Amino acid sequence: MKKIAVYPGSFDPVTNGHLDIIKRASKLFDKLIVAVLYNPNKKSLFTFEERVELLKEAVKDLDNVEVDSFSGLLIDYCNEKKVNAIIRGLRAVSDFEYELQMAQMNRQLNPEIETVILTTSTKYSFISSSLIKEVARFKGDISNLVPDVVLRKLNKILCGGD
Ligand SMILES: O=C(O)c1ccc2[nH]nc(Br)c2c1
Repeated sequence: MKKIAVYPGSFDPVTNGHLDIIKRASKLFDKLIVAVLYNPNKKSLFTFEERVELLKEAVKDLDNVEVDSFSGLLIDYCNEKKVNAIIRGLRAVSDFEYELQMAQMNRQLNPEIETVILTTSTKYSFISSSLIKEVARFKGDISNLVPDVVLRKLNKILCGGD
């Protein structure tokens, strides 16, 4: 029986921290679905379509990883895709309380689906999508913190560069 996990998020944009979790999870499961949350009410720098395309490019060399999207309750998406686990990343202790609350609620909604929390490499523990965007807005060097495809897109959006 193939074991399938889903790694949900807004990925606005995908960072090297996200990719660290994706690579770790892809070694633990037969298939990993990276699921982009579609939430038109949430203001984002990258469009939903851009976020999906950036992820597809970032994970293209990972054979058992696919990119999808969902809206509404994550657990409903999990039931529909028949996944066995939800993957979440932990960068620092500050992530723990929220992730624990979400894990307990998802267990309440479907006890058959486990939440698997993976810790990021310490070199990514300070990275968040919002901080990346903030630093990039002021032309700070984030080249080691995001996939090349994201760096190029950020330059294009923020500096009008090619
Ligand atoms: O980029 C973010 O906002 C964000 C949030 C929460 C997160 N947990 N693990 C990772 Br990697 C991570 C990234």
